[in-house]
Amino acid sequence: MSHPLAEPESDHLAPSLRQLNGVSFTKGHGTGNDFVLLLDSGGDLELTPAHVSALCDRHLGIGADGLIRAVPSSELPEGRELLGAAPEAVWFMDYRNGDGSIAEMCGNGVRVFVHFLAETGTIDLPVGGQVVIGTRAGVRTVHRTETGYSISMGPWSFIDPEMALESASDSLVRASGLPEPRPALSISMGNPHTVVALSPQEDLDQVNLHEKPQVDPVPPNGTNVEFVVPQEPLVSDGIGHVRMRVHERGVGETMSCGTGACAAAAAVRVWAGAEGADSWLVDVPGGTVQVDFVRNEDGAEDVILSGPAELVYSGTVN
Ligand SMILES: N[C@@H](CCC[C@H](N)C(=O)O)C(=O)O
Repeated sequence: MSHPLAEPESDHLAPSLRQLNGVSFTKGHGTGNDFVLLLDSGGDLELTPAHVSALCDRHLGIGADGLIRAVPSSELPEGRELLGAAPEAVWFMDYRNGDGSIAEMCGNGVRVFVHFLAETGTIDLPVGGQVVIGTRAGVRTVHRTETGYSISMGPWSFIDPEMALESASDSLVRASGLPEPRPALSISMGNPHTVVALSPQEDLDQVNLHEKPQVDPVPPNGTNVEFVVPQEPLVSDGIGHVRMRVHERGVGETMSCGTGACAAAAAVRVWAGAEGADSWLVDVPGGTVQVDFVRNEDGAEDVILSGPAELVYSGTVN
């Protein structure tokens, strides 16, 4: 008779993961925001939310903040919609949060996705080159640099422009560890963000992000919540500098959020008024990303996000 611990009687993850038996994956991260990457050249993988959360489970699966399926744009409706105007967007980033929900955009994910395509030889992308990819928030152009990748993220916008322009805040955020509710500003980077500023004297680590911050009113599609502390001086040699922690929609606290860093820099720039710079360094628990603002021909401000991307290991689901 075998020992009861050697052969577990129940394996509650088996039904969902068994369908992915034999699927190859790579694990990667951008400033600690980590992803399971799957290459689906034929568009054959049918991923349910249960598959995604099982793979992203840190105790029972591979473990990651989110999952990225690299799939030809021609293989999914959202991708086909983009191809008419941008036939060069051959590859599509199908991004899912760790809880299985779908998000429109992931800034760190774009860098890691493109690095994965380049390092697996799926695309040819030397340092200095650029590639156009499809995402649910539209087409994005990504440049490979000596140290990582720079993404043209498109323009940022206020989620509630009327409130934002009237009072530079549109909501209140309550978080465990913060003595009172704080005013906040909600910004879209394709996906929603709500940014809360703490004063330079406050300790960013006092905020307990094991609990989900409460936003009132919450933007229509939910939100990611960023807490920022201005560095002193806020702007030096034309470069702004903040520290940020984030609680992501569909994930929880992560070590970094690229779109969150863009939203945080945009909000601090609004609050800083004339003091605001066009280039920002955003320190997150997993490193630093750079955010630049460039005025486009429509008068809106495009955001460029730059940072590193790493692939850590590859394996097979079995
Ligand atoms: N970590 C990402 C954002 C991922 C999506 C987010 N959780 C959402 O639901 O909008 C980034 O680097 O931008």
